[in-house]
Amino acid sequence: MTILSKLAEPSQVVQLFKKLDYQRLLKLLLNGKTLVAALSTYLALRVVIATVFDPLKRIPGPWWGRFTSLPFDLQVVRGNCYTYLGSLHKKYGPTIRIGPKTVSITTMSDAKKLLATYKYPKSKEYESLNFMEQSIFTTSDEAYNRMRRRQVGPVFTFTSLANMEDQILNDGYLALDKKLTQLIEAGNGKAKVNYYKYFQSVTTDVIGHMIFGREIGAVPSGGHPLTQWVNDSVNAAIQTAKFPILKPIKRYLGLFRIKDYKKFMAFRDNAISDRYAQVDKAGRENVNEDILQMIIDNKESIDGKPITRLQIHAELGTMLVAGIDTTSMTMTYFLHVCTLYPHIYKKVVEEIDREFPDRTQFIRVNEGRKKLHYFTAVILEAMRYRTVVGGTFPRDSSEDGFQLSDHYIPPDHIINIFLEGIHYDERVWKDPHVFNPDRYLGPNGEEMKKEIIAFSLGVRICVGRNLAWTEIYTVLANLLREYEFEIPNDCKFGPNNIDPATGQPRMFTDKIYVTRCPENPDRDCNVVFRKRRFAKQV
Ligand code: HEM
Repeated sequence: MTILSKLAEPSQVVQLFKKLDYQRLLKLLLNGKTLVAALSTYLALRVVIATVFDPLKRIPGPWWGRFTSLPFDLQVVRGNCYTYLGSLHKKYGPTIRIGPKTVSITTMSDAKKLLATYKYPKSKEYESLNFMEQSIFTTSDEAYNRMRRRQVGPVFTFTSLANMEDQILNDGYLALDKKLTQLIEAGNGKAKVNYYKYFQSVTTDVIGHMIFGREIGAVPSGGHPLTQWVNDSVNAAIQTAKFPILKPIKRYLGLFRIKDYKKFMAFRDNAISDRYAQVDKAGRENVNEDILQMIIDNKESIDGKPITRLQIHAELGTMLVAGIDTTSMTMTYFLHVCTLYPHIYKKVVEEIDREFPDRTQFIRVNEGRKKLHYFTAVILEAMRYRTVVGGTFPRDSSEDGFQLSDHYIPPDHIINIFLEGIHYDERVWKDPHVFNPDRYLGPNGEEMKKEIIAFSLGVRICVGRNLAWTEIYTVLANLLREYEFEIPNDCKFGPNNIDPATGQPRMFTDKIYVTRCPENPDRDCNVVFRKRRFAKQV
């Protein structure tokens, strides 16, 4: 009471502070005993909270999960989150705790419920992937996402893609065919090619042309910096999302090449300016119906205002991120498994030759989907075996909380959907570590296909999945019909390099940020291509 009454007078407060012996106070605070006592009290309190009041206390997981998510975050930043999470789930089960307010799940029925509606939105973590503004992919806002899906969705229907299939064939398979022919001629009948890089170029050219309405030319030139700019921007975003403190210094840590980012911005900016100029000059009706134009037209808006330039940037950046490495990595794993399992490679080629013997006609997506059952099974199994989009898919448990099949998650917690864990769940998949396309061809085949969620599910399912399938069929099926390939002699990974833990050939090592990528692409992703010889040329 006396102190309070003294403090009521401001001049006396000043006096009081003047009288304080700061040196003594500091000494006292820094005194080893005081520090230890404070730390112990803090830890004791955390332990009490974690054991008594913690709503996630019954969920199994590593001990640190009750206090911090740092060990997991560090693995994410190192690109190891899939391997690490896989080992944690193996040890602790299908629902595990990996942070004070975060769990990770591998049960398909739970994932389906979470993904089915907008009730459990994408967590705020997605915002770290914003290209300055939210986009169709990063937004957690239902109205915004619905609007953008309505806007770009029509481009990605199979009907619309059928009208663009010639362009996709030209930018994809035909460009690759031309390049490979040149390389093989220069190499006297064979060419050592980095397939990872060429598939990246193919998908850069296809999506680039669809977005910007003009050719990018990555395949003919043996690459385009756009691919690298996209990768660098995304990897830096993931790293600084986990450790925002790094944001201001990320470029000094080598996480981020600011020059590349500026070039990526300038590339999009020029494309947008060129388009506005083109519309002014030629009139809207004389301009392409490509993705850029659909976004610019933006016939609806949630705030009643025209779309801003930054919003256009955000959508273009997102489309490039979503459309390049996802599909190219799927193709990369397909080709990789063909090199590891020669009997599977042989069967795929036999099916293509049998179903499409007329080599004057290109294999197109609709016919491919109908006729190439084994090929499709190999692609699906590759998607299961190496899930290309990652890390995990964090969803908010909503203000009502979420009932998992084994635990209740209270409101405002994060539920990470671990896609690859779902694809390796032993309750669903027999011998998940065995690469076995036949799973999709037997009596349960159709059911097993539904267990693959490489494109996610529900309201936020991949918008570009039909485009991905179009590229996969037209590029890979035509490629395997015309060319044969084998691994070079110095290749580290082949049919005879067996992993004793699984009894299967070892796959090349990879990293995962937003998408997966080979750890040593220059060393591990080469094959020698040759033109196939046919007894009777058609
Ligand atoms: C094999 C190739 C592909 C795979 C495996 C794949 C996978 C996925 C997955 C798993 C998601 C959900 C991500 C999440 O919820 O965090 C997604 C979303 C998305 N994908 Fe794909 N994708 C592929 C190709 C493409 C292509 C070619 C495009 C074209 C631009 C594309 C555009 C998108 C977009 C815009 C979203 C966000 C949808 C939304 O949030 O409403 N994807 N994709």
